[in-house]
Amino acid sequence: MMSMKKEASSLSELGFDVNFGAGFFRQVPSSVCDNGEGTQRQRRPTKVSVIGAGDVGMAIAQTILTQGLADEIALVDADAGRVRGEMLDLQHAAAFLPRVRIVAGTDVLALTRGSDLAIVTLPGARPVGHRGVELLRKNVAVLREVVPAVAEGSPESLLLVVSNPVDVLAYAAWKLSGFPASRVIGSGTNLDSSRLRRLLADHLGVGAQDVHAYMVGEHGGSAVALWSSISVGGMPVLSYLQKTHASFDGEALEGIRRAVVGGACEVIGLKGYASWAIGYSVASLARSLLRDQRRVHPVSVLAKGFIPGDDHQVFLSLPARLGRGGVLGVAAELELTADEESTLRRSAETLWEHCQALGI
Ligand SMILES: NC(=O)c1ccc[n+]([C@@H]2O[C@H](COP(=O)([O-])OP(=O)(O)OC[C@H]3O[C@@H](n4cnc5c(N)ncnc54)[C@H](O)[C@@H]3O)[C@@H](O)[C@H]2O)c1
Repeated sequence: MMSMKKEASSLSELGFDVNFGAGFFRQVPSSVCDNGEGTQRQRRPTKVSVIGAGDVGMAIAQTILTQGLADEIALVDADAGRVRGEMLDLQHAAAFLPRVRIVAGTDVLALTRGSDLAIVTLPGARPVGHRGVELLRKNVAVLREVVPAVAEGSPESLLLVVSNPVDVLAYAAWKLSGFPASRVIGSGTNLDSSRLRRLLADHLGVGAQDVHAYMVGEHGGSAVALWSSISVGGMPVLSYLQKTHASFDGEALEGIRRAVVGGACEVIGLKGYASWAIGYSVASLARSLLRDQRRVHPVSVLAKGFIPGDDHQVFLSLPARLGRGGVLGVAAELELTADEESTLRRSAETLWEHCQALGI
């Protein structure tokens, strides 16, 4: 393999003393902030760590960076060369971006220490066929390498899991971190819901931000659309569509649902991976959490007992209120048809079996 020449990424690496830079401006006493010793009180910087700097991790990092949601971004990846390359590539755009400190490397504990939000974008594989549990255990083995280290260095952090299968891995991250469930979130169906909102928005000729629509349940093929609660401008959408389209029946709704849950596969089939939409989706979660927006997002949360008669402790997506403390509340009542309720119960049972098989 060709060895790569490592260039300096800062003037201190070129041998210039960092302290000399501090004298470039004369200090100005401040009536508000000066504590009498010449130093000024400062807002604590917001730190976001992205663990797994692949296609998804980098799309998330760059969206958070451009939206000015963090003062420091730590990129962690097992591939030291690649993650340094990603760091330099973003650092070189400094003149066009908000001021953000970007660090990168392989040491999870050292790099993520003091995070406000740690985002897990490690590779994962969905359980398929008889190798299902074996694949899940492999995914969890990767989490074991990073989650305890994040919890040690950032005991107050929020933990946001994006890796698939996201519901099982959010559960595993909750167990491995020892964090309260309110501080562990899976990205869940936040992106699926955006796909549904876009389809309806295009059809109704409105902006997708004005379509209130939620996909809930397990992220993937069995996610459920909450049809009866979809609205635009306070108007119910389902009854309008049924009135105006002769063929707007259950089959048509299932066709839309399938288009939504199959959306990611099509993107991956065409370009090899999915990145931009999940980047924006996770940045929207980061904004709600770090800026205490208390917005309602369908995300994977601890959903014990939300289906009547169902006491399984699993993570699956429900509309949840997100703020600086993490999950501040979960929708208490959903309007579900009997079919939707039984789909959710089946998902909860499968997820519970998978979580139990992990032995954590
Ligand atoms: N929840 C969603 O809606 C959604 C959407 C898209 C992708 N995803 C998931 O996001 C994850 C990442 O996808 P991707 O396309 O970026 O994958 P990728 O393979 O491009 O990136 C994964 C990165 O993780 C690094 N890595 C592997 N093991 C590591 C370890 N032990 N420590 C540190 N780094 C390690 C790899 O070097 C790689 O750079 C996958 O699990 C994927 O399924 C989820």
